[in-house]
Amino acid sequence: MENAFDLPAVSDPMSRHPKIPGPGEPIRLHHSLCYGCGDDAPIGLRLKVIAGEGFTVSAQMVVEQWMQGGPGVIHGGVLTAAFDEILGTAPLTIGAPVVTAHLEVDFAKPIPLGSTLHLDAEVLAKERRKVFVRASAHLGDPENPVATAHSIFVEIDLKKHFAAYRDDAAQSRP
Ligand SMILES: CCCCC/C=C\C/C=C\C/C=C\C/C=C\CCCC(=O)SCCNC(=O)CCNC(=O)[C@H](O)C(C)(C)COP(=O)(O)OP(=O)(O)OC[C@H]1O[C@@H](n2cnc3c(N)ncnc32)[C@H](O)[C@@H]1OP(=O)(O)O
Repeated sequence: MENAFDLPAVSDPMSRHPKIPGPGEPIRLHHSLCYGCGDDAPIGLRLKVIAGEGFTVSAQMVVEQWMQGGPGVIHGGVLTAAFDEILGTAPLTIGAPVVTAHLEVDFAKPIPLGSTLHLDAEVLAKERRKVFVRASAHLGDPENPVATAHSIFVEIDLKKHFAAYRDDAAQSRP
């Protein structure tokens, strides 16, 4: 298993998928019970990911009290989950359904409760099934990121990958 974000020198050709919504339009949920984006998830971030230009997407998230780690600031795992969601959605701009294989997060500054976190992600390259995606988070000033993330997602056959688990999707609902 590889474990580093190592951008390929040359990317496979990438083009914007014709069915991806236009810039400013929301990207459809991939699963209504998803912790990251699902409207029906009992607990979750409920991120609404918006398509941008090219291979970019964005989202905003208000940091609520239940997302707390250290007193008064976001939990690192919650921020990582938000990154995972937006990073994992970006490959849809090139038509690639993916799962997370590798995710690195750099936490630059504390993120206070009550802040509005602006998340931006961009597909940088594709190599065979691997999709290389970068993201950053800021609190209103894009030149002043509070965290960044680099990730490798791997393209999957959706039906095959989840075939063994799909029937359990709603079983753990309270
Ligand atoms: C559970 C949430 C599911 C969400 C996704 C649902 C639907 C997706 C549809 C649309 C997406 C839309 C929105 C998505 C939004 C959020 C996304 C959240 C995503 C998650 O939260 S998802 C949960 C966590 N995630 C997993 O549950 C994955 C567990 N894992 C595996 O299922 C396998 O491990 C897999 C499939 C990754 C690979 O397995 P495999 O057998 O198919 O392929 P193989 O091993 O041959 O790797 C092929 C090439 O990837 C390279 N490679 C592999 N692993 C690497 C690593 N760690 N680092 C660097 N490179 C790596 C190899 O080196 C080779 O590279 P090369 O071509 O160079 O040889």
